[in-house]
Amino acid sequence: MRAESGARADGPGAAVSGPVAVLVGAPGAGKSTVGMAVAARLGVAFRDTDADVESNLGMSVSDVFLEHGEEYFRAAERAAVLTALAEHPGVLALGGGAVLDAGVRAELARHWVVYLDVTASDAAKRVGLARDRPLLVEGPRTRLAALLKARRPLYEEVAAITVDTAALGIDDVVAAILIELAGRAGH
Ligand SMILES: Nc1ncnc2c1ncn2[C@@H]1O[C@H](COP(=O)(O)OP(=O)(O)O)[C@@H](O)[C@H]1O
Ligand SMILES: O=C(O)C1=C[C@@H](OP(=O)(O)O)[C@@H](O)[C@H](O)C1
Ligand SMILES: [Mg+2]
Repeated sequence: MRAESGARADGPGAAVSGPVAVLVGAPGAGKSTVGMAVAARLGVAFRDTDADVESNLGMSVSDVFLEHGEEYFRAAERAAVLTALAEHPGVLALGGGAVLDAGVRAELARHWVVYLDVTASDAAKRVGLARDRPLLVEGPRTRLAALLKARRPLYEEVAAITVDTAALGIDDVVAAILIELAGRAGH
């Protein structure tokens, strides 16, 4: 695990309201699974912006890509992320591509962002056939390698805390995040 200062020197916790922690990282990094577990351990609510987009549009993420295309999905995702950052007090998991939006990245500078780092190879194993991840159906390994190359600088830009998930199981990742979140109270 590696903890590092994020986009702001005074600590993202300067945001007076909003999520306890916001999870970013590539598909398969564990944002949804780990986020839910961290929220349960902290006794706070969990929210996932993919689920918000699905309920806002009344269809699965996969179907949004199929019926309307990626650009439409990104606009819906951006709106869902900005809403959740403003109003959700618990743990928030973003979709892996949310950081592609400069406005989202700027807003994330005010929050406690946890970046779950993952290799393309581990991510490919975790997402399997990726039927519910439309960007990956062409071939998860190739696609994940390309996504990670393009996005790693963006995840690092917004992160206050980075957890390398390579050698960690889900419980270990949850424990690492809880230690970092507890440590921030002293800053
Ligand atoms: N650290 C980990 N080690 C092994 N498997 C993991 C780990 N984190 C998540 N997983 C598994 O990987 C899959 C994808 O996790 P998910 O939370 O959906 O990722 P994301 O939301 O980042 O795309 C799930 O089956 C989950 O149980
Ligand atoms: O990385 C991406 O561009 C995407 C990641 C997915 O979420 P997860 O990262 O939770 O899999 C989902 O938002 C959509 O399929 C697009
Ligand atoms: Mg997810």
